[in-house]
Amino acid sequence: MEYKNPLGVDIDLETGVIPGAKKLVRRLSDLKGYFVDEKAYEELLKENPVVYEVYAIEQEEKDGDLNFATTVLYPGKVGREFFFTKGHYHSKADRAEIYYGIKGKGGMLLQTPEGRAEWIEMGPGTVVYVPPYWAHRTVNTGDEPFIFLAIYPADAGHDYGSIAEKGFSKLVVEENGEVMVVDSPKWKE
Ligand SMILES: O=C(CO)[C@@H](O)[C@H](O)[C@H](O)COP(=O)(O)O
Ligand SMILES: [Fe+2]
Repeated sequence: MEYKNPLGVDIDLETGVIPGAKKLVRRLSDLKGYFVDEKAYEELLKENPVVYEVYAIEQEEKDGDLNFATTVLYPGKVGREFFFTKGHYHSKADRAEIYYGIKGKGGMLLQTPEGRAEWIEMGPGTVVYVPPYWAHRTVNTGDEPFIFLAIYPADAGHDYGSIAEKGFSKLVVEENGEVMVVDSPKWKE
């Protein structure tokens, strides 16, 4: 039997960086078609800000193993919509996931394939259980980076297709200085 080596790493709790992790950067241009206000999107695209970064330690896609990753989701808005991650189902749709809030303020939008949505607020110390079959997207509703850890099966994979096409049934927006979860005009069954 070949055994893998155990590993311990210290997440920088201020920046979210995991030493030795693979870094992925998502800019606004990677999120074309995701925000409802297309005019506001085109305007902000001139700056093309970084929306989020992911630091991942991933294993081979094998049943039984685990990956983990931090996400640093920057504050900002496109029109009234707060910055968010793309959001996805897992390619193996029955794979669950755990998120743990590290820094900043935000939340998770979850959705079943039928469009039943849930919003869970997150801050430092919040644990969110993402059950099998639920799409999930995080949203930064604060004014500093929202940083969290995700732990997920190594064979879960990411299925971005249906969210890229239809989005979530709810949007997280600012209305009169308040965070509101409202129906998405783009959602169709
Ligand atoms: O849920 C997971 C892994 O299953 C997170 O590590 C996200 O991958 C990350 O927060 C970026 O979000 P997406 O761009 O992948 O939706
Ligand atoms: Fe996930």
